[in-house]
Amino acid sequence: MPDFPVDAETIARAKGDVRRRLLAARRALTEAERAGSATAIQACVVATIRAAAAITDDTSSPWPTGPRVSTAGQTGTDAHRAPIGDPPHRPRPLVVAAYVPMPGEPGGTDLPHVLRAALPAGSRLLLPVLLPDNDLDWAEYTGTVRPGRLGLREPDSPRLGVDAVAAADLVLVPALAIDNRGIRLGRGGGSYDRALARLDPARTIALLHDGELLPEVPAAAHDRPVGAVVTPSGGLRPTEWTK
Ligand SMILES: Nc1nc2c(c(=O)[nH]1)N(C=O)[C@@H](CNc1ccc(C(=O)N[C@@H](CCC(=O)O)C(=O)O)cc1)CN2
Ligand SMILES: Nc1ncnc2c1ncn2[C@@H]1O[C@H](COP(=O)(O)OP(=O)(O)OP(=O)(O)O)[C@@H](O)[C@H]1O
Repeated sequence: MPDFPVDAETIARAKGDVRRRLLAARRALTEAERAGSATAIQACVVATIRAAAAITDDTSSPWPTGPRVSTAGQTGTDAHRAPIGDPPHRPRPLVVAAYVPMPGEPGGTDLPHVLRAALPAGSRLLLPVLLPDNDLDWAEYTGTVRPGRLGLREPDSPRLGVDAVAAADLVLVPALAIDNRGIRLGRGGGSYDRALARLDPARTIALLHDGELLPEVPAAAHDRPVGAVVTPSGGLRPTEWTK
């Protein structure tokens, strides 16, 4: 952000200009470029989910072992009764919030399907439902989506409320661009401005095509940073905010 005051109207106009440029660049992507971007982003997101699910601590471990017994110093016939090593790895269930990419958006239109297949048993995948005031409600993805407003596809399962997203371990966020501070440029409805205000920024990851991570985007007072970005060529990278 410039270090002098800029009025809201000037910022909104500057956002509009950058938005138009980025949307035009997305429209110009070929089918092959879109598919290549989606494949790389999905691979990175799936790896990120697997890593998050593998992180357990003693209190949250679902493994029913009881106190660990040290084998050190054991002698004689009891030695073979010692624990047989670490329990097999069991990934922890996660709550992940994502979105249904529209054609040309990063992540590919089958992103929810791919995420659902990658999540450990017992996990939940939440998707946004656009409310009349452009705030976001959330509902669980159970395998189907139906057409919504503005060309969106949305889950048809019961609504969970605008605060349901706060329970998510990871939140994948759509964006037209992100800057080095993590400031996000969206489609202009203010939907994710409101959702991000309910979230721990460290759990938010924006998905971008190459070229959409910019040095700076116009920022207003209500803009909240995301914690990381995924791009096809750069993989997962934290934004400056989390470093
Ligand atoms: N995939 C996806 N879902 C999302 C968002 C998003 O950016 N991407 N949103 C992010 O906040 C919210 C929806 N906000 C939106 C705001 C504007 C347009 C829009 O202008 N769409 C068309 C016009 C379609 C029509 O009018 O029929 C366009 O791109 O031209 C779409 C979604 C919630 N869900
Ligand atoms: N917390 C909020 N409550 C209500 N309106 C908001 C809130 N935050 C932002 N807005 C309004 O939403 C409008 C669009 O904001 P902005 O241009 O930052 O959207 P965006 O982040 O690009 O859009 P989106 O999040 O839908 O992708 C602005 O007029 C802004 O005042």
